[in-house]
Amino acid sequence: MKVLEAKELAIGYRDRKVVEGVNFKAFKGQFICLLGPNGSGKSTLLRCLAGLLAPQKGAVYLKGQSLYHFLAKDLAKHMAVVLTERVSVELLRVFDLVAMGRYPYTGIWGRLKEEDNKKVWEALNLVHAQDLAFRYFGELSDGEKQKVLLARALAQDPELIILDEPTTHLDVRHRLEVTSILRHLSGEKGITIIASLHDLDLALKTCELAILVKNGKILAWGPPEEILTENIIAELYDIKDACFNEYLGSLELKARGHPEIYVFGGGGRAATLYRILAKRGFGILTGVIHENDIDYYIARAIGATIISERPFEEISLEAFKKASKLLERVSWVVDAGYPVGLLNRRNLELLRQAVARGKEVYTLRSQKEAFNLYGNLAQGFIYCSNWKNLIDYFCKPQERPRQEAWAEVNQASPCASVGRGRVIPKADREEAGHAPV
Ligand SMILES: Nc1ncnc2c1ncn2[C@@H]1O[C@H](COP(=O)(O)OP(=O)(O)OP(=O)(O)O)[C@@H](O)[C@H]1O
Repeated sequence: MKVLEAKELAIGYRDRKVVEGVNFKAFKGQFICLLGPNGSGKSTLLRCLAGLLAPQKGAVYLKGQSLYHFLAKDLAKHMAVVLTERVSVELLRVFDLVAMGRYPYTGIWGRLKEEDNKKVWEALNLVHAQDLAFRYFGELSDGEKQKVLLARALAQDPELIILDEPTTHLDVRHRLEVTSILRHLSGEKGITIIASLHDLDLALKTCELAILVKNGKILAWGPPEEILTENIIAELYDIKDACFNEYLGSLELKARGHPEIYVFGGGGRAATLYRILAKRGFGILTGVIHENDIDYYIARAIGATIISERPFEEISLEAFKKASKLLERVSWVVDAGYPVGLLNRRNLELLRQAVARGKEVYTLRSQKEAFNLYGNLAQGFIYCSNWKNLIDYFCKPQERPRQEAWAEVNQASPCASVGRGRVIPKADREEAGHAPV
């Protein structure tokens, strides 16, 4: 069932146009979000859809009737609006504030009947705010206030709720709580929700339809899974230093810094490391990873240079050669401790090449595992117990163990039973709070 429709809408203030060419339909129980940069016109559009701002052109229809034919009280029975403007009801108790949502149903004195009281409690229950009922609104946190304003909207018993940035200023818990309440209202209660959001991740996870507003126009609209692509997000927000990964729903900083580090990843072992290296300004080269691997998605999102292989295929000679060439560019190589199987065994050979070419190899594997995989070659590795350890050595080269120190350590090392391995000197490790290798 069609609840709201915007036809050829042009909106703005006085003779200034903010957005034009707006056409869309909202159906029963749909959760629609407006996304766009600051100042693109999301709030203006919401105000117009709520009947608070007359359009410069076109019209808005509520259940097939022009919005402007509704009396305010009748409109409030169909539609509730939660805007970001500060609500000056600080001295009101929560119950009384939510009860104000019943005004379309009460008489001129606003006296609440049994049914109204029931609806107010129901609304408070729906947003999990019963325990706030007798607190003053002004005393509440932003997250609690948002829930109470939502309860007031629900008390109107509307078919449609329009919200301006309902999750802004909320911490992670409240953001998730408010979002899951909204999803429940649309999914279970069949209430249509139209909200402006700044959170792409939430838009992907909660909305059925996204409308992207940019430069006075609708840049795109459709299911977020289809339209929120890397390119469209870069265009929408003019992003150059980060990438949106549509599969993971996350924005990642691009890893195009210096010096460059080659990371052997796979099986999700390198995902955290990629992000941390990118955050610290290193350039990342990585491979050979399979194109269905979580590491591949993260590496792509951060704009790393990747040598990849098709899913479930053995690393081809072609990919091997490309990776081998790429390895020439770096001085530092990291073995992220990826699982080795039949399909990616060629990575072992690549790492051998790196050692032969005199690259410094850092590994997150245990010495035992490294010796099992690489044999005597593992003598030349630098063992790091975790990624923090590793990053410390990249960011503070003066703390890196020197060649001579490694030789000394190897002779008197607690790892002497293994008999070899360029381990981080024990004294250094303890000083830096590192776990024993
Ligand atoms: N009352 C007003 N009178 C005149 N211009 C206004 C008014 N309110 C907003 N604008 C202008 O309209 C444009 C769109 O503003 P709007 O608040 O709709 O954007 P927005 O996408 O909601 O931004 P944000 O994400 O920052 O909240 C801006 O250029 C803004 O300066």
